[in-house]
Amino acid sequence: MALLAGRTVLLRAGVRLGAEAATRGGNGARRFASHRVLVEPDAAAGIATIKLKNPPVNSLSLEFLTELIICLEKLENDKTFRGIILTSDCPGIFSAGLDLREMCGKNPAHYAEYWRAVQEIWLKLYLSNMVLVAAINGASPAGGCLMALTCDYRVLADNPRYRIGLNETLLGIIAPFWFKDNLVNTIGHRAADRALQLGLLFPPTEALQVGMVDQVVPEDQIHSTALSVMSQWLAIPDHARQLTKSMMRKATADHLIKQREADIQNFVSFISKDSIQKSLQVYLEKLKQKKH
Ligand SMILES: CC/C=C\CC/C=C/CC(=O)SCCNC(=O)CCNC(=O)[C@H](O)C(C)(C)COP(=O)(O)OP(=O)(O)OC[C@H]1O[C@@H](n2cnc3c(N)ncnc32)[C@H](O)[C@@H]1OP(=O)(O)O
Repeated sequence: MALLAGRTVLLRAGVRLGAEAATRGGNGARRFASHRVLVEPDAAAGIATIKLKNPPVNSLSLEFLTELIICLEKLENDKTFRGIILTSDCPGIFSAGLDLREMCGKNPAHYAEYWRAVQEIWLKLYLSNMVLVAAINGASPAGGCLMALTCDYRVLADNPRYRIGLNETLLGIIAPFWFKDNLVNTIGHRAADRALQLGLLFPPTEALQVGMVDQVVPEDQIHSTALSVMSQWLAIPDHARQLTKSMMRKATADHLIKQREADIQNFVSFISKDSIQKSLQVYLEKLKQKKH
């Protein structure tokens, strides 16, 4: 995949991205943004804040994932940056998780392409050499929770509506083994067993208790807290922290890397089942009707 600044690029995945915009931020650093991924760089501090902007709920569509993957590749290859703060530009929502419309009524080739992108974003985030701090400023179910779980530290805004968890079973679907591995590594086996089977979405106090997040802070302090956590982590020499991170995470990532194709095939055959399609459609319909 190649990114040509200021031009429209056609990606291997067949997704056409719009021109990349570049402006100067307040500190003179170059601010760049794709349609849905805003990047606010602080070059002096070596930190980039990524703001997810795919309204209304930051659902992870194929195009959105592709933009995010490109953005992460760019930052990873830019020696200016040592840390990323991952947050949302959509009020009250961190991310609604995978875009259900990508998993409903499409063909097997589409499901395979979509799932490869989901795997890719997880691997990119989970194995990033940079320090990743999630500033979770909204609801964070399923794939939204997974993105937060890839980070090195999670700060959640204190609002009872901002629930976080892997709720796949509530949709009649199953969290893949690598979602499970990431959760087990974060909250331990017993808590993950219960959370996954029941599809628990934890409000802030419970999320903190179970270890799903590291800190809960008033909403107006979320960014300043993320910045202060970041400066603690960046005080550690990069090579020592990176090798330690790799030591802690490699086996979990390799578990997926070694069976990526089988995992894609498994997803495609599971999601293509009539019964699963029906469950997802009913769930989407319920979401839509909630307002009326
Ligand atoms: C073998 C492995 C097999 C399978 C593994 C597959 C793994 C999947 C992991 C996932 O991530 S599945 C996605 C799970 N996500 C959810 O369950 C979240 C569903 N959404 C919500 O609970 C709520 O929308 C919210 C709490 C995030 C936000 O609530 P609110 O602010 O009240 O917004 P609305 O509910 O009114 O939603 C606005 C709009 O957005 C649509 N929408 C919401 N979530 C999704 C989504 N994940 N994908 C696509 N679209 C979504 C919703 O239908 C509304 O659409 P309208 O057209 O009615 O405006």
